[in-house]
Amino acid sequence: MSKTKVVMTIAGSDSGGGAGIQADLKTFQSIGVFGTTVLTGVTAQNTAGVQNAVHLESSLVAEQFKSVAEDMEISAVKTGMLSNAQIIETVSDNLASFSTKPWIVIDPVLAATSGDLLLERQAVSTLLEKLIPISDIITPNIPEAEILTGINIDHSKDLQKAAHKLKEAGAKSVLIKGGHTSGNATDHFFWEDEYHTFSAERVGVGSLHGTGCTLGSAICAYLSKTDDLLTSIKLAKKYVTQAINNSFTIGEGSKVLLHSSIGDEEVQEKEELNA
Ligand SMILES: Nc1ncnc2c1ncn2[C@@H]1O[C@H](COP(=O)(O)OP(=O)(O)OP(=O)(O)O)[C@@H](O)[C@H]1O
Ligand SMILES: Cc1ncc(COP(=O)(O)O)c(N)n1
Repeated sequence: MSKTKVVMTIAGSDSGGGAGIQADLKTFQSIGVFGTTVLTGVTAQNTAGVQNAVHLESSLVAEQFKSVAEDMEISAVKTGMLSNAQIIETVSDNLASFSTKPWIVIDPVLAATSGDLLLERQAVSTLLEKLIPISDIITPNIPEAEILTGINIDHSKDLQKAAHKLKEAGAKSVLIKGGHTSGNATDHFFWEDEYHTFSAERVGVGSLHGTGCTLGSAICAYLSKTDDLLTSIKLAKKYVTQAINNSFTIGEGSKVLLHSSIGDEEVQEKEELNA
């Protein structure tokens, strides 16, 4: 009996529903893939910030992984909040154990938009050693790229240097997101010897919550559908831009994104090619 493949997000819960595993599942649903979850932790969070966070035992993280992987065929995985070094090691061991390796998208979440830490600082080295080498794409924003590489990013040359350092750490490709700059929202993609930019007009809506989670999970969903990295980033950028354009206010803090499906002839073409 042939099974429909599923995608997986390994991330934390955001009780406010704007980011984390909630944003990932909304994105998966809108793009039309079946999302499964490995929860790493639970945050008491709203649009203004994180009021508390509890991280799960790594054994429970491993058990969730096992339950899904034993039963289902996973075509693409996205990671978000990973909390601490123990959870990173568990995730990395589990991802490395697949006989058919899924696409692996690493969103190296270090802190929430509000500034609250979501990964213990001493775990950054574990992320670099254990997870980045097995990733197909890592998607840092500029502050995350600076922390991961120790390079101050002021100019386009710095972007190049930071991407090079992440590739030296083992990342197959690097997408440095441009949400934290001025001017157009341009994301810089470094892959083998290629360099591409994905750009959209900056939407002047003030502080936003969940843009990074949404972009990463959209890349994951489109990889599952198309098996093509460049197409997936292009479509994910289109998805997140539309969701930002339709963002709205639900609380006192950052705006949240509106998730809705977009017509994708390009996906249909690729799906037919891959069938
Ligand atoms: N105001 C904006 N207008 C248009 N696109 C934006 C805007 N802000 C962010 N983006 C886009 O959203 C995506 C996520 O980028 P960003 O740099 O915000 O990630 P992030 O900091 O990880 O997000 P998060 O808010 O979840 O922490 C990128 O494609 C970026 O270019
Ligand atoms: C559980 C969880 N995961 C990820 C984020 C990052 O999202 P953002 O930077 O938009 O706050 C978050 N705030 N909470």
